[in-house]
Amino acid sequence: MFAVTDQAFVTLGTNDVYCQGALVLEQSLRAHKTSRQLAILITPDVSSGYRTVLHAVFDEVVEVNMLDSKDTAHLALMKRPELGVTFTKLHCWTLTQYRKCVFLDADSLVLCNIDELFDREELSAAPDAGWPDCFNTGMFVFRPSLQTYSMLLQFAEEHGSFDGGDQGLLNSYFSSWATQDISKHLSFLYNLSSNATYTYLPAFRQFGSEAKVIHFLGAVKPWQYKYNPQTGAARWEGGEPPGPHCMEFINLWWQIYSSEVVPLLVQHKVAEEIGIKQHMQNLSIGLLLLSEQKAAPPAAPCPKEVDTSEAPIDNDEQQSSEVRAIVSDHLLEPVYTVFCKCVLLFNNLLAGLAASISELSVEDTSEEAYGAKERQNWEEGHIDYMGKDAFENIQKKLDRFLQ
Ligand SMILES: O=c1ccn([C@@H]2O[C@H](COP(=O)(O)OP(=O)(O)O[C@H]3O[C@H](CO)[C@@H](O)[C@H](O)[C@H]3O)[C@@H](O)[C@H]2O)c(=O)[nH]1
Ligand SMILES: [Mn+2]
Repeated sequence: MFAVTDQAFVTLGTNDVYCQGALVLEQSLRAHKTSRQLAILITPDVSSGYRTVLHAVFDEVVEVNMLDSKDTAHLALMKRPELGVTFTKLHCWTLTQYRKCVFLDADSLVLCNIDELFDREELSAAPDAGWPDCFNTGMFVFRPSLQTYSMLLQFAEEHGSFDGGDQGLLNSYFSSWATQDISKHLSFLYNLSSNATYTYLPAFRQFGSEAKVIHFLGAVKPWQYKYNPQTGAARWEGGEPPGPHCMEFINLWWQIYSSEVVPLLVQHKVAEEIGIKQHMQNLSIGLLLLSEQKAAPPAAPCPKEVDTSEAPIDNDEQQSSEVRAIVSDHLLEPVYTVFCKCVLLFNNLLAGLAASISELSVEDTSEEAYGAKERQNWEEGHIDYMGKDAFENIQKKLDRFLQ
C-alpha cells in the first residue's frame, strides 16, 4: 500500500487511561488499512511503560506540555472539571512535519477506512449533537501551522473558551464553520456520538449502519465498564447507571481492547499498571488455564503447579537467570527462592492474562506503589528487599491481584 508520509491522523493522551483509548483507536485505524501516518501527542504524565507501547504502534509519539484552560466556571457549567486539559489539543497545530492532519479524540474508534477525510480543508468537522451549529472537536481536519497555533493561544488568552474546553475555543475561532462552506460541514457519520440511539432512535435505525467513526463523548467512557471476554459483553457496575451509550459500540470497543490492546500491554509488560483484574475461583484454576494456553503467543511459559520446594526455577531461561542473579547476589537462597518463585508466578500470571481472564476492567493505578518508577528500579536491579519489595509486600500484591 502506498504510504502518505506528510499526512497524519493525530490523537491525544495526557495520561495512561486515555492512552488506552488511543491504543484502541490506533488499532481500529490500522485494521481499516489507513495509508496515513498515526501520531499521538502525550504529556509528561504518561508512564514510561505506556510510552514504550505507544512508540511500538504509532508512527510518531510527540511529547508536549500540558495546556490547561483552568476555566473552572465554564467547565462547571458542563459538569466536566477535568476538561481544561483538552487545551493541550491545540498543540496539534505545531505538527508542521505534516501538511494536513485529521484529529481524533482518544475516546473514538473508526469502523471503516476514512482516509477520504484528507480531501477536505481546514477546518472541516461534524456537527455537535448537543448544539448542531457548533462542530464537535472529537474529529476535525486541520493544517498544522505555527502561525495558527500562536493565534489560537492568543485568542484563548483574550477570549477564553465559552465551555472551558477546546471545543468552545475552536468554535469561536473557526466561527464561520456553521454558515460559510458546506464542504467543511462533515457528515455526523464521521463523529457519531455513541448515545445517538437514545437522542434520535429512528434516525439511528435509518442511518446508523453507515457510521464511520464512533465517539464515546460524555463523562462516562467505555473503559469505565466491566467486560466479560467469554460473552463479549460489557456491563455497568456499581451505582447509578451512566448516561446512555449504545452497548453495541461499548462491546466493540472492549472486543478491540481485549483482543488487540491487552496482548500489546502484556508483551510490553505494562499490564499490571492498568490494574487488569482477574476473578478466578482460586489459584490452581488460574494456573490450569494458563498452562492450557501455554503454546499460544504472546503468553509467556507458565508454571504447571505452585511448588514452593527448592527445585530449580527453569520455566523461563531469561527470567530464571535474572532470578538466580538476585539470589546469588544476596546469598539468602531459601528465602529468596520462594520470593523469586512468587515474582515469577506474578509475571507469568500477567503474561497469561490475554487469554485467561474472565473479566477485564481498566483502572488508573499509576499512583500505586508498583508504579513506573518502581518498575524501572526493579529492572535496573535496585530492589528494596527489606522495604517495599519485601516478600510480604509481594505476597500482598499477589493476593490483591488474585482477588
Ligand atoms: O484527562 C484527559 C482528558 C482528555 N484528554 C484528551 O482530550 C480528548 C477530549 O476529552 P473527552 O473526555 O473525550 O471529551 P468529550 O467527552 O468528547 O467532550 C467534548 O468536549 C471536549 C472539551 O471541549 C472536547 O475536547 C471533545 O472533543 C468534545 O467531544 C480525549 O478524547 C483525549 O484525547 C486526555 O488526554 N486526558
Ligand atoms: Mn471525546
